[in-house]
Amino acid sequence: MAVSSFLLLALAALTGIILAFEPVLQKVQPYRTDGFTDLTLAQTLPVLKKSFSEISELSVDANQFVRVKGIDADGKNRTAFVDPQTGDILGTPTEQSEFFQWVTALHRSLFLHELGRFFIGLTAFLLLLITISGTLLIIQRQRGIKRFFTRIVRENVAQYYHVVLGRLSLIPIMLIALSGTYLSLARFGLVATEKISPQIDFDAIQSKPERKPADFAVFQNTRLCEVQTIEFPFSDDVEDYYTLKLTDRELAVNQVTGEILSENRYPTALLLTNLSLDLHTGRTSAVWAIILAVATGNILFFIYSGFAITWKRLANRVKKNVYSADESRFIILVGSENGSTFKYAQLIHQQLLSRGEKSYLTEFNNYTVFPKAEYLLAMTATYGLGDAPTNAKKFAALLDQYPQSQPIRYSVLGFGSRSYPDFCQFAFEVNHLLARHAWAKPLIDIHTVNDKSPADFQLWAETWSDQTHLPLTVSADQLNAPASELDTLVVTSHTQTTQPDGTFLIRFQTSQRQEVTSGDLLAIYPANDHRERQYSIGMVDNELQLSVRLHPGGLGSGYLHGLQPGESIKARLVRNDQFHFPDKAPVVVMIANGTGIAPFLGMISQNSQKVVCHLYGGFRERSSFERYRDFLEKSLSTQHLTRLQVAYSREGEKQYVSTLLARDTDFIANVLATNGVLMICGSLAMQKDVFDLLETICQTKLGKSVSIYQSHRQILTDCY
Ligand SMILES: Cc1cc2nc3c(=O)[nH]c(=O)nc-3n(C[C@H](O)[C@H](O)[C@H](O)COP(=O)(O)O)c2cc1C
Repeated sequence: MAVSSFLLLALAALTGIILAFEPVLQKVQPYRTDGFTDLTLAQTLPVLKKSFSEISELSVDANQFVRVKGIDADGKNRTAFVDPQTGDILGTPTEQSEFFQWVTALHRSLFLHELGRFFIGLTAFLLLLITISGTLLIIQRQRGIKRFFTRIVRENVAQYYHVVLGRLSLIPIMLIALSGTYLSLARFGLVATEKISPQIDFDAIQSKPERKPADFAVFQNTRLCEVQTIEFPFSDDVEDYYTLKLTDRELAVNQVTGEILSENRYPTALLLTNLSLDLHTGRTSAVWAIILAVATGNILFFIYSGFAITWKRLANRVKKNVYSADESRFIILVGSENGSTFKYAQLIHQQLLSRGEKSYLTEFNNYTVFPKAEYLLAMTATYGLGDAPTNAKKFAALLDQYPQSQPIRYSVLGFGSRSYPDFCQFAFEVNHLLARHAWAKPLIDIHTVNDKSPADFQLWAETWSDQTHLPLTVSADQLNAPASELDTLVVTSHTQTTQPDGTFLIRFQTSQRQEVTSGDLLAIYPANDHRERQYSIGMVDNELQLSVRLHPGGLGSGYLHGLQPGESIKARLVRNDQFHFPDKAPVVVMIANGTGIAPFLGMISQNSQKVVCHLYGGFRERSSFERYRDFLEKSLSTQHLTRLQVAYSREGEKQYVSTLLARDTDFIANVLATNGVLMICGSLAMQKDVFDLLETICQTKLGKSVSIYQSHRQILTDCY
């Protein structure tokens, strides 16, 4: 609609702004008299005799100027503005200025007569539809009519002001469009505006009792401000009468007796036409005319901002794929409303292609069977109440419809904004939907990108690339992000391990200026090349502590294991806001397996507020837990930790951490119901088990999906 009507709309808006100044300019002319609204015809008509020997017509215009046509005291025909209180002549009306005539003709008919009027009428109607659909979109965006005027999240200038100004000028624009449409309908005779002509019984006309006009009851009861025109009797014959065209009806009045000979109310359609003219032109009020001018100016802005938004939306859409869906090894699915997510997806897609990989990029709604796929990258924004963007709405159904026949390793990356309550909820939903299918194997934990943060995106790209061994260079330049520098860290202690599959703790000294907290990540470059390895950080005694399992031949773990106290390394501190200890939470439940305990050791150590903290830890054997026992028991005694539950998977009852949680389902449900927070760190396999259990708990005990708690930051994960 906007595309098809924008040229005419722009023209109508531009001319409309100019025309709005006409009533304003007219109103400053000195022809309006004080007390006008109280004057009756009985008061006004007699005094007019002073300046006019004969009057044929009196009219009151939209400015409330009284205009009289007749023969003046000098016997000349003239039309003049008069003072209705004194009868004095105030001035002579002038023609509408040529400029305004020209602009009016352009505004009404584009100088194309009826054809032009038709197009202008159509444009007004399209504007009406655009306004209605715009209103519905604002209601949807604001999540309900009640929140119509609540704060708007600022995405970008065009989008923000499109909504802000849209809300403010909604009513005037709606009235402009509605009245413009109505006036066109009236003009083309599509609404019945015909007046009924007076029916007068001339045989019954009385010439007695004779009264003076000032004594006519109808003149005494009619105020001048109700009058549009009065046609005076042509001669003194009793058959000639006054015709009073008032704002809502027409009267014929006996010129001798003052009796009402006929009275016809105007059809509603005609009243609406007059109202539409008042509203559309602002002719009755200078203030309204200025409001119309401002609102019409906003229409011009909406044309610009609407195009800016649409252009951005379309610019990043799917370009033609080089490889087909059938032959590609990498499948990138994009869920996007305004196009920005495509930019990020394209960045990855192009790199894969340039490395000679077969990559296929498409929208979620085009999900189908991908026979050669090994990796699935699902990148999606969230809209509305945590809903899917339009091009991903069919995904849930398609996922069931097209099961894949080979295992595919997937990674979900959510784009969203923490300014919305349901942060990245659709991405969490996608992650759960995928996890239900046996063919779908998680490659890395779900990641989120807040407000298109390059750092968040880089973090995901590095983690993904780490697991696939496919170097991705998501450089600062590509994302307009400042390049990050490497920090120097000095090893302070090292617990070592003798077993090849054992864990060890290593600590580093950080400098004062390095802002780091538990849950952040340390990226190291063991071979001094592009290969990066990331570890979860726990801050213990103001030192940065990592918990590492020594993998035989492991690049990162081998390198860290070989370090000695006093040695320094180059590394990068990566902020991981999504996995920080919550600022405000009545209870925090920490769930970890293996080295996933690392950030929790730091959080417990930093818990000087003594927030209620429960730790559920899963380890292979008792010996793997020994490393942490002293610290955790001490933390229990100082109330930095409230309760500790440990499961061993290869000893005793052979339990997993999910087994411990399954015993405490009421407790977990209660934590979530009372705004507590669950934090999960460790292997993706453990995360999957825990989420299966949490989904059941959330559905059966709380009646909600687990993704809602994830999006509300009540379930935080950092798994690998
Ligand atoms: C009207 C509107 C509603 C949004 N609702 C949410 C939301 O509920 N949760 C969220 O995390 N982000 C929300 N966002 C933020 C977008 O998901 C985020 O800006 C995303 O990066 C946009 O990607 P796109 O340009 O590809 O559509 C919303 C944005 C807009 C404009």
